[in-house]
Amino acid sequence: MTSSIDNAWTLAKERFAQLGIDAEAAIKQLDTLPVSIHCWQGDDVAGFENPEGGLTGGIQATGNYPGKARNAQQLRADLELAISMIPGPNRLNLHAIYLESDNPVPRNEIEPKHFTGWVDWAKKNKLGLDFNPSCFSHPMSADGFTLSSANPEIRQFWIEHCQASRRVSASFGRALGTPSVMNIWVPDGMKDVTVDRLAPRQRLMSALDEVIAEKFDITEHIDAVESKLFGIGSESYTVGSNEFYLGYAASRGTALCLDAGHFHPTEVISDKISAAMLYVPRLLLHVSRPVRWDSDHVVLLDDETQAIASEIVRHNLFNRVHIGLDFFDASINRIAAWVIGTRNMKKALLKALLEPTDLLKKLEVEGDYTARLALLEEQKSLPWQAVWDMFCQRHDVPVGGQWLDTVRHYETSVLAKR
Ligand SMILES: C[C@H](O)[C@H](O)[C@@H](O)C(=O)CO
Ligand SMILES: [Mn+2]
Repeated sequence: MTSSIDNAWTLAKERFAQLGIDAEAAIKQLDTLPVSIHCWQGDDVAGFENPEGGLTGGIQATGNYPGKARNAQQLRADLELAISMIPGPNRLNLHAIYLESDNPVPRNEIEPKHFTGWVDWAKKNKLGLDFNPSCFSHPMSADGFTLSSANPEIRQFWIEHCQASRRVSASFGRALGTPSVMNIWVPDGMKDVTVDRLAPRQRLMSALDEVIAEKFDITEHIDAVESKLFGIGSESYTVGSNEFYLGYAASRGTALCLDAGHFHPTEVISDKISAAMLYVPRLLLHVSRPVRWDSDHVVLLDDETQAIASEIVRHNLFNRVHIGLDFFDASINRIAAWVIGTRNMKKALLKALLEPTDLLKKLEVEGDYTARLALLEEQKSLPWQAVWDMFCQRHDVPVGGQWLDTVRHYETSVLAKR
């Protein structure tokens, strides 16, 4: 007996075919696009190094929803549940503070052995791993500077942490057969009027050069650098600004990380993709949702998420853009946050894959902007959701909002007892 999902899929396929779009091919393509799910949504960026310590570095998770993960077992269990409700390929993005060790490990001495629990789990769950040095929430970052610090001891400590992190990252790539993208973000900046804006940038540049000096094969490890406009406590000046890192990535051949919350509120990263791609080999995206500031709200299926996905698809950037998520909302169920945000990213990619891009580009070149706008608007109400449901069904994950019942059950049976 055919279900309503099968029936809707058949009709949707026909409808898209009338526009010259192969819905089956769109699903196949979506199956090649992993989204890197960030571990830190699960515990408000606390990590296991010093979970009771405060979150510093000018970022903040607000809210106090019960049941956050307090150890690696809990975080992995929560992630497994989330992933069971997200169709298609995924990766996991880890921060260094999520290491596992019976004894305290100084950040500049982290090793692959501190992450074997994650690698084994990733293998079991068929996930690639990505990585991040954690240059915040630490006494050595207390004065607001890390790699750009004027204090050579502090600078050296963070250089060593980032170097050690690259070895961990490369070990992930070797173990899992897929390169780990390692993103360097440092919170360095000043609260108030800054007199010498150059010297910290010079120090950051040479510190990064020391960090990336050791060579790793691109099949194991990819370096990325993440810019930011401002943070809490660094409102006037961030050392690692967009111009700084665009120049750094272009001149050193690293990936450039564009975080949707790291620009002026009216700036969008979707418009930066095609510009930056001309100069850097790869991009890492931190898809997020800034609400008035870099608030890291859960990703919606909104215009900007759609525009980001459309840029990747329209320009065939599948092999040069790594899609990661970066939000942390502690005011709602954390597992639901992962599921909502990741499904939305994938829905946006699917919608982009179902677009008659060639036709739209032709209309644009011909100057028929009326037809371009008409078609762009009409396609918003094409039955993409029936294609999404089929994608979910094939991956044996809930279609529609039924997944929330599973989260609610887990909330009472597991999270409430933590
Ligand atoms: C925890 C993350 O690495 C962090 O959010 C960073 O990527 C960032 O965006 C800081 O604002
Ligand atoms: Mn980010």
